[in-house]
Amino acid sequence: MTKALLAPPAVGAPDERAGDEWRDRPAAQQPDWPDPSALRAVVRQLAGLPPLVTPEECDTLTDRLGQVARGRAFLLQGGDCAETFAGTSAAAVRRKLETLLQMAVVFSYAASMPVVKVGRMAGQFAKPRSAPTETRDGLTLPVYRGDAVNGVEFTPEARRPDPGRLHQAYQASAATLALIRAFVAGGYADLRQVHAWNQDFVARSPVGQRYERLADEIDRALRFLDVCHVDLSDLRTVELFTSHEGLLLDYESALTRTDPRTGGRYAGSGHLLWVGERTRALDGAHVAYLAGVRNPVAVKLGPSVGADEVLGYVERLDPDRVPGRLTLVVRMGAKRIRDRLPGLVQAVTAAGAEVVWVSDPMHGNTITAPSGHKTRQFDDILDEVAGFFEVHHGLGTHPGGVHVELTGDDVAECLGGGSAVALDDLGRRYESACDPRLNRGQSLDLAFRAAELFRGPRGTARRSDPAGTA
Ligand SMILES: O=C[C@H](O)[C@H](O)COP(=O)(O)O
Ligand SMILES: C=C(OP(=O)(O)O)C(=O)O
Ligand SMILES: [Mn+2]
Repeated sequence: MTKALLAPPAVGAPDERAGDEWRDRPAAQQPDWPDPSALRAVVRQLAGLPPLVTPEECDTLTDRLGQVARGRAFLLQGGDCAETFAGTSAAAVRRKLETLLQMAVVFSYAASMPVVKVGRMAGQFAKPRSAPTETRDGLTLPVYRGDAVNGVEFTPEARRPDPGRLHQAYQASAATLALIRAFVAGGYADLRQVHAWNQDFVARSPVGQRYERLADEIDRALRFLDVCHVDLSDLRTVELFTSHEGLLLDYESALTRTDPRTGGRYAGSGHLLWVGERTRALDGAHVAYLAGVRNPVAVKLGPSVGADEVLGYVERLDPDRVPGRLTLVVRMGAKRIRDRLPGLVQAVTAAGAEVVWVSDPMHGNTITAPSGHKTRQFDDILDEVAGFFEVHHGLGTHPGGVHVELTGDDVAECLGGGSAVALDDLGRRYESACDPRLNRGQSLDLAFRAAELFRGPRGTARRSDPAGTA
């Protein structure tokens, strides 16, 4: 993990005056807190606590993403749709990390590029929803908005928004981040170890034969380095950054701090924050909040977005054209990606912005199973990634990465994949508090299949270099 992340977070001074422009704008998807004075008390408490990440770490991530924007690195962003307080166990965090690291090795080898690893972790506790309420058997209650707001159980008590949960979200984020820092710094992420896990996956997978070639190539590369006595000790630690949707603006602004080095303001709740499909109004509060912090930021782009609107995000969030400051996360759906994406990429390229383009192949491909479970077909997910790569390869731009909802556990939430999760399996292990995640096997299936697609039929990585400097 990150040498950067190893530094203990500096305690920046809370700054309650600056950066409040968002307060004058409409903020979508905010909870209806029943007791505003309780909310104010929690916000005051949070404002006095240390930030979870440092400005230096956030700047490091911007640099890394700058490499992605310039076609020299690949971004892997993944984790739960909704983290839960109960899921903050050492074992669950470790399995998620293992999965991300295993995927990263595959992408890194296939793309011949460093992989920037960003977890949807240590802060992904709030959810935007399609409807404000949910009705079951004639009873209507507020919808679940993430553990930072209310409980997932369908009772009036659990569903009542409780600002005390914001403090719990801070604590759960701090605990998760401490686990991440410990795991990645402790030699646990040794490249040879991660590769051994991948070999184990290939050996056990019903479709493992398909992945043997790539796994064998990685094996040979590692053996070669070994016989050449290349010192692999530098590969015992990795960098891993955190990210979440910057949804609850009272929480985010309570943890925003001024960097004593530069006077710049940084979100202290995670390294990268994004605005979602439901909160990306250009003149809304969420975009205004992101515009006021120096962290790397991202915007989710759904099928209704137009090129002018995307240029609006570029102007508003990356006026200084800093490579890596802005990531555009495309989630169009497999059926639409090939039609919708080219015009957006061309417009942004023409505007001279060096953004990171990332495919979220999950959110445009959600369907409802006959059992009522939200689910996604593995083949649709892979097809959206394939379309994303095709569009970029066709335009000579860099398909910068993938953003996926996943878990390290053997859940049955998405359909298909190598071990073929079927509709009947959804009742067996559906544990997500919100959207369906790829399980560990499906995540690795996606990594191997997408990596093959990335490097194309000739088996060699296609490197685009929009900056023309490689
Ligand atoms: O990622 C989350 C979901 O897509 C989002 O919360 C909307 O879910 P919903 O349609 O079930 O409300
Ligand atoms: C809600 C999410 O995505 P989107 O805003 O793209 O729908 C999410 O990432 O969980
Ligand atoms: Mn989701």
